[in-house]
Amino acid sequence: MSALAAARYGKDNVRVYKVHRDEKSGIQTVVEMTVCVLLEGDIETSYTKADNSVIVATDSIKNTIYITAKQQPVTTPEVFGSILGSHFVEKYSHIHAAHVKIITHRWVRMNIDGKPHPHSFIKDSPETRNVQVDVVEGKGIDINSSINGLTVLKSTGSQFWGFLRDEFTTLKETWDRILSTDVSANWQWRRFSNVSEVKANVAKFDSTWEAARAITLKTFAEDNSASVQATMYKMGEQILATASLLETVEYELPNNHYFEIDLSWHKGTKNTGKDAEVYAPQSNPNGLIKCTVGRAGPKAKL
Ligand SMILES: O=c1[nH]c(=O)c2[nH]c(=O)[nH]c2[nH]1
Repeated sequence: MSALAAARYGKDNVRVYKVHRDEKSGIQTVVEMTVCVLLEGDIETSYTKADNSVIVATDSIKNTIYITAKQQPVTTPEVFGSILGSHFVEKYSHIHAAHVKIITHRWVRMNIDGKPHPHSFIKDSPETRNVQVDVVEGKGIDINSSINGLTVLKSTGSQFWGFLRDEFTTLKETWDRILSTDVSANWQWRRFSNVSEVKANVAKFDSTWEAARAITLKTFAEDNSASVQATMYKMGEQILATASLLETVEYELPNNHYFEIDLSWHKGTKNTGKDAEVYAPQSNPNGLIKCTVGRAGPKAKL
């Protein structure tokens, strides 16, 4: 005998673009998103009894995403995701949870001759602003906001020494190395009871994203890094300090290695240690360092 242990379904990779035209100033603002909506509820019979009557078609889910984008503001993604997710839970009595993921792509207004252009934008990096919004009937709205794909490099101001040495160790200690990573950072908000409460906090979503991005860049640049671990913890504790509604901040940082190349085989060319100038960037393997920073207290545990 088998049983359905868990199920959710919906539409993924729904690409949506929305423009706002300010008639007075002529300034247009654009948002491009990739949306995923997955539903849970009393849908078991659709799997076990071929009962399609409980299925809100994924095509209808896609249509609902477009209509909601037309009728509601799509910024902030936290608010839009909460409105969208709550719609499914409120509209269909047998749907008890909606999981909304929104990836917001980076369109930055162009500066032309030193002035912001009214309707032209540049995608200056693959970086995205993401949210995961989980609306659960009777419980509330859980929101996780994140930065992804923010690639950074510093050419000095990073060290790595004093690490455990044994018969498996070949890595040399260094007091000056290149540090590069692709930042994934996310922050978990304390549970909101409903959409109105999410809307009441709308300004915090943008300001916290801006603070998280600025803290990440400033700390990366200015910290004389002892390790990826020590630097990412400093980032996490500063972000937690900026917003009291945050429960945790999580970082996931690959350590993208740049290896020195010994060029002494060519006429004794010096290219290691203090003479190193030409390096070989590595695609793999890479270090992968993660941590979650929470507020100290009885709940904190490893
Ligand atoms: O910042 C670092 N953390 C590590 O855990 C580690 N391990 C390693 O080989 N290099 C580095 N660098």
